[in-house]
Amino acid sequence: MKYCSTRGEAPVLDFSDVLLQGLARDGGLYLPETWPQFTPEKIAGFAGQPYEAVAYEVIAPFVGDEIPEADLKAMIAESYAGFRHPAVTPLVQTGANTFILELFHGPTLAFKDVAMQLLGRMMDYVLTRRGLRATIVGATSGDTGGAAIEAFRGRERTDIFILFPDGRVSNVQRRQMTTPSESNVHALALAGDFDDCQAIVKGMFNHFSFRDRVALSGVNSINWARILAQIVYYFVAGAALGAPHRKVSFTVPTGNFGDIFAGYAAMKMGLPVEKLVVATNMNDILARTLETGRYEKRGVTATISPSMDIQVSSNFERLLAEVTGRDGAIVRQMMNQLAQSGSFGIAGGPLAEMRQTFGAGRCGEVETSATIKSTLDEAGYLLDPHTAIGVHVAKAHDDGKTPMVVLGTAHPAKFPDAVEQASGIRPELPENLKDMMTAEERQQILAAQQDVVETYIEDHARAIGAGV
Ligand SMILES: Cc1ncc(COP(=O)(O)O)c(C=O)c1O
Ligand SMILES: N[C@@H](CCOP(=O)(O)O)C(=O)O
Repeated sequence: MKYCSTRGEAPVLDFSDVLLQGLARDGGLYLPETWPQFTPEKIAGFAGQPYEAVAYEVIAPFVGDEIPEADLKAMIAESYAGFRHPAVTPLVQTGANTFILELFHGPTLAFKDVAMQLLGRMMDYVLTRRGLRATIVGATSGDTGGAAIEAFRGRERTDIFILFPDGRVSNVQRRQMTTPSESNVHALALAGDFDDCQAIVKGMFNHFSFRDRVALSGVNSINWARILAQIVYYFVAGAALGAPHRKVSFTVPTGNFGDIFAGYAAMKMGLPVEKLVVATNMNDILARTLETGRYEKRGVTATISPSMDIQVSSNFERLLAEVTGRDGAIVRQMMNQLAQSGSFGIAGGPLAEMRQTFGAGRCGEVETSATIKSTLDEAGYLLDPHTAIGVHVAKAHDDGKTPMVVLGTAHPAKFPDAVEQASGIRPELPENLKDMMTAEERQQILAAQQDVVETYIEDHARAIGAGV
């Protein structure tokens, strides 16, 4: 499988290079040249299979011969062995037609673990084979950071630098980043919001002399391998609910558009999907775009679902590439307009194509809390605020016949204050994570400036002179 950039001007790469590159050198995001096609029989055969078996079937065509079958299977098995549920991503029915796909049974209690556990192993594997080191950077609004640090802590071939908005993540999220004591872990608290952190990460990738000197690699969902590992659970859930013989809808609490883009990829590969519903909090750029055809940046508002406090949604660029027929010139033009004026328009066929597949809705703070309370009262199920946004938005898109799967993106114990305030119940962390709440913290507070972050990384990265 070959990969090309959404902006059409970066080198075409194989899987291993896409894995190590993060952002393409033209500023775009890598996409597979074609979508592997699964027959209805193959999809039907996923029902009842162990998660790891489906994961191998879904992931292998994207990896090609870059990683031998036995090694890939071993990495997949190791990645999910530590999850707290034998099904890895179980489905729980919470209403006549509504199911929560619980994605939070990994080590940091967020859906990010599903991809990050595999990404950490695959990067280590490729770096070891090549005898190289890499400097990993990532921006987080709360969950990516903890999951990435958990996946890379103590790894010999990588140093990891995570940029997070100071004071805008939950205590549990912050401690997941600041308490690991391994010397290759660097938690950088920036005075800004998530969009500032993400812009600095992208800025570092576009600063080629720095990028090459420190051998920069990315673990945000700009990295195709993140999306790839997330495609798996759409097939798992779809097959469990009767696909390919009946369609399934998914509502996805959305910020950077990575998780829902994985659903789009599953659909492109043959999974019969009725609707993919984007659920946003008050930072509703994606809901507005689908309504108006105008992608328009506004300031980020802090909410009780902090991981979704995002305005510039990286993976939307992958969808733009798809609906414009992979026309890099059009995507470049839209991204230039966004950089210059803070907005761009989508019209005609591309907008119609988006609307045919995607629905959208937003959920305010009051509704988020009310949904936590009502779901507890009616279904006996305690939601985290992000999943609650999905449940609220899903109601407006439930046709009563098509199974509606809401992606359960985080465990309620990551957001105990918001959940307690809404429900009266303070969710407890699993036993093995409790020590973290009293462990010593280690973080670096930095100005939200690219040059300041680059200097810090140059002073601490071991990949200088030994990297990819
Ligand atoms: C708990 C939670 N829900 C939803 C999202 C949104 O996912 P995505 O950025 O892939 O759209 C995030 C962060 O990405 C998250 O951490
Ligand atoms: N919500 C995310 C933001 C980063 O998203 P990513 O999927 O691109 O890594 C977070 O929790 O950090």
